[in-house]
Amino acid sequence: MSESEETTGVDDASQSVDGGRTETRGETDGVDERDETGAEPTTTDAQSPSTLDTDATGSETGEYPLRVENLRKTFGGIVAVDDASFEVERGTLTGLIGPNGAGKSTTFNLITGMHTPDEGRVLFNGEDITGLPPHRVADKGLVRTFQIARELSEMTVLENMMLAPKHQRGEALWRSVTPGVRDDVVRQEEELLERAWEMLDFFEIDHLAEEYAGNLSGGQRKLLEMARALLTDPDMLLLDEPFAGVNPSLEHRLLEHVHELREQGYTFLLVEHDMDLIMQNCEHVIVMHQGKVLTEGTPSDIKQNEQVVEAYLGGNV
Ligand SMILES: Nc1ncnc2c1ncn2[C@@H]1O[C@H](COP(=O)(O)OP(=O)(O)OP(=O)(O)O)[C@@H](O)[C@H]1O
Repeated sequence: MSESEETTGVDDASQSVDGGRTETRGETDGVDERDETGAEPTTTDAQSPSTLDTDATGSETGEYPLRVENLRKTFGGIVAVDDASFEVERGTLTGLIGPNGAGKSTTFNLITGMHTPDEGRVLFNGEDITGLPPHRVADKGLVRTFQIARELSEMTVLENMMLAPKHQRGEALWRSVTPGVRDDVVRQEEELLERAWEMLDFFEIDHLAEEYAGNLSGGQRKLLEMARALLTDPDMLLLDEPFAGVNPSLEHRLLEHVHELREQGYTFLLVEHDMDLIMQNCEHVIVMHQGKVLTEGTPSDIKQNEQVVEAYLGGNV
């Protein structure tokens, strides 16, 4: 994936771990159409009875900040996501797994606004965010990590950090002649710089601050991507294969940071191909297959689920 669009988000925290919500979902059909990168909001009013919550204050939804309801996305004749529904519990590290082509990345893209669903909706902290463009989704505190774009490789690590929350009161105001506003902007920049150093320190890459991002190892880049995402002060992070190409010792460090952040109350949804990693680190696992949510539960539930084994072996489920 690419590009970076992140902003200040909501800071909220409360923990509750443990899953145990195991269920197998059935099939539904929807409209089969194309369309792709539309940025316009597509809000569907249909609500499934079990997830009627939507209190904009989030009071009814604190336990499950993210709810995905009956999402469907087609590309031409290909049904990438087919009536997918699930929830992510606050303060958990939840894994989204499935064989190649199961619809995981498309689901991520639907949640974060990179794609607009044909049907269904996405609720975050009780608010319907379906079809919002990525920067607006990030504004709500739901942030995904982005690979460092090629053009940013020629900037230093610290410069990359300073670019992260770009929707702050800033550019338009720079030209303002109002002294009070200018002071405000300068203060924001100082605070941002301080926080950038804190994050670099947290991820133990502060010694690389002046290094060009392009010179970092794969693992160091992943640390920088995570640090950048956190600089926007999100409520929940979506990680798409954060450990791909990372050597074992950096992977271990990155995982330690993720667990530490989870203990602080951050919520994570993680797509990862390494099954052992998912099973050892996630409290809850959602399995997709052929665009649908096949099942979900604790790692031990999932390990014992024959449908999951069959899906991975390419059998019929
Ligand atoms: N932009 C697109 N245009 C056409 N088809 C697409 C597009 N994006 C995804 N697909 C198709 O949708 C299906 C689901 O793809 P998706 O990438 O979401 O699966 P995935 O579970 O992330 O797979 P992988 O683990 O291999 O990355 C696949 O058949 C894929 O070829």
